[in-house]
Amino acid sequence: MNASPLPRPVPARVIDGKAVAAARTQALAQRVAGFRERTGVVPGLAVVLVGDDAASAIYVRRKARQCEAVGMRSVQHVLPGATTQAELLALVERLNRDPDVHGILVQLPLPRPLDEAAILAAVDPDKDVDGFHTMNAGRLALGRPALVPCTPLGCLLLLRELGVALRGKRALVVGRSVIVGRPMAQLLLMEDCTVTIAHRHSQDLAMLCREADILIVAVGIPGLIRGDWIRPGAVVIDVGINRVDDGAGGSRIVGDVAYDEAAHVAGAITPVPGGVGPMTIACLLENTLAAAAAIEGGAAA
Ligand SMILES: Nc1nc2c(c(=O)[nH]1)N[C@@H](CN(C=O)c1ccc(C(=O)N[C@@H](CCC(=O)O)C(=O)O)cc1)CN2
Repeated sequence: MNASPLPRPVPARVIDGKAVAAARTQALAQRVAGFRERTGVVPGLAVVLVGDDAASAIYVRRKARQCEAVGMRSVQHVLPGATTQAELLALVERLNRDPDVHGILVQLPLPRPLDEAAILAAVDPDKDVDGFHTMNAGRLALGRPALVPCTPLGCLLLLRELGVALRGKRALVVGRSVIVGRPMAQLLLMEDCTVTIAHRHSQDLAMLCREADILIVAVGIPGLIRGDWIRPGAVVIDVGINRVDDGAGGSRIVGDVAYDEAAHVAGAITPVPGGVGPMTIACLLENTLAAAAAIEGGAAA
């Protein structure tokens, strides 16, 4: 008698962040047009880049291009790596006072010895479209309306797009950065998830991962999360963007999750590239319209 074949693992649904971001950006262009018509105001985003980090320069150019594509004004300030703290603070103060600027973004990382925290603290919280100012972080922690950091906001929008019910689910956020991990945990808490935050000192990380219905990973360690750490059917959101050797003299970008392994176990998974990354810029543009609406008094809808 022939034994019936074992069921083959069902491949995970691949969450196409590029497509979701493109659709949201298209819809945003219409919202911007409506806002301009109602208020006569063109939302403006100022992006500050210090130094010559190649990846940062690419992201800044993309931000400016997409900003203009949706009908918003974009101003770029590209400063030399030797810019002093006082010079950078003076620029931020000037942008804070500029009535044509509704959103200010200082591209990170800043070159040494600039004091990142002091620069971010100088940005007017109402124009803080990155959501990194203490005021916005505090509002988010209290569950109050805030400008929310773009990458975790993008992750949440991808979860919503999937249609997964979040209430009561066990969510594990691996990484406790101010930019991703902490705000991500706050957002999931607001969705009524049971949230755990793990970090480099966490013991039994594999076991924590196996308990999670929703797994968000943002640690910057290529392939850290293995397939057998993932609960079958879990939703996996990979925030990592790591450039690694491709074995043929070049490089390629991979996430923090061992994708090929995880894709056989997870219920849904974001690829890298093409998952969370594109959502970051889409959310930045949405935050800029929201900031303009709050400052100018018009609805952003
Ligand atoms: N002030 C800020 N600085 C930085 C932020 C931020 O949100 N605010 N995030 C990152 C960089 N970043 C945007 O600034 C960003 C990173 C990656 C992507 C992206 O689309 N990545 C692609 C893959 C990489 C590529 O194609 O080059 C993807 O994942 O598909 C967008 C924005 C640090 N600094």
